[in-house]
Amino acid sequence: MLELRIAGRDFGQPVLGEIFATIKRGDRICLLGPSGIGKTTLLNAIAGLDKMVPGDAVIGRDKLRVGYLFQEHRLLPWRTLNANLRLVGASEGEAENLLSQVGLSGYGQYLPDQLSLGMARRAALARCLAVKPDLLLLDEPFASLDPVMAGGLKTLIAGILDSQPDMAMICVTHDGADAEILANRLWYLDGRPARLQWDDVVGEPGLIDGLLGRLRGLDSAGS
Ligand SMILES: Nc1ncnc2c1ncn2[C@@H]1O[C@H](COP(=O)(O)OP(=O)(O)OP(=O)(O)O)[C@@H](O)[C@H]1O
Repeated sequence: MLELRIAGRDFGQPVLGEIFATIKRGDRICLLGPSGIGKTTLLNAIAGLDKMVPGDAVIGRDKLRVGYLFQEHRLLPWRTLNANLRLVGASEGEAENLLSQVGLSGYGQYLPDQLSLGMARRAALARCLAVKPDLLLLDEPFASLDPVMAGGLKTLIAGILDSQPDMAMICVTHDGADAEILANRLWYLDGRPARLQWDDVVGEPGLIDGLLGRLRGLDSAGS
């Protein structure tokens, strides 16, 4: 469905090196890597938000609908949640259903700033789903949430993925354990410039433990 042939990206100094990968329908990828290595830069390139990465570096994107959950909610603060969803094409009924799907039934008339961080992130997720995405990009969706909120959002996202088996997902996270719940594939980005050091399928018994063990080894080597 999508083929990455990214030649690289630098901001005065090299950040991303060559990134080659194929993303298929139903792929649920957790993207891990050290802080500041280029994970958001890679998501932006895949989403087509980085004009310095040529369009032909991401083959197939023009045929896909992409939903992108940024680190900040990026909802329009002067519009209600319903209006934010309507702006991306949801009907009145769809907006209500989407809010209910993310646990925000009855909050349609609220403004984004009247919500907690966790609620605003759920509202932003509803906006991603409103575009009926073929590819869902999640940039650290659980960051800054308390463990209960984070756990609830993880269960919610896992349920959405289960109900939409054809949708692909790439989720940036710092917590390898998220992959156990969400992923069937792991990417590990590292190096200067950064490349995909691993692109492993999750699913065989014990494989995820092995990958997480390797991660822990890398963490302690770096500390
Ligand atoms: N617009 C920009 N201008 C200059 N440098 C940038 C820009 N965007 C990113 N960078 C640099 O590129 C590098 C990678 O940033 P990026 O945000 O992609 O990392 P990350 O892996 O997502 O980090 P984190 O895990 O901390 O969120 C960093 O050194 C950052 O300073």
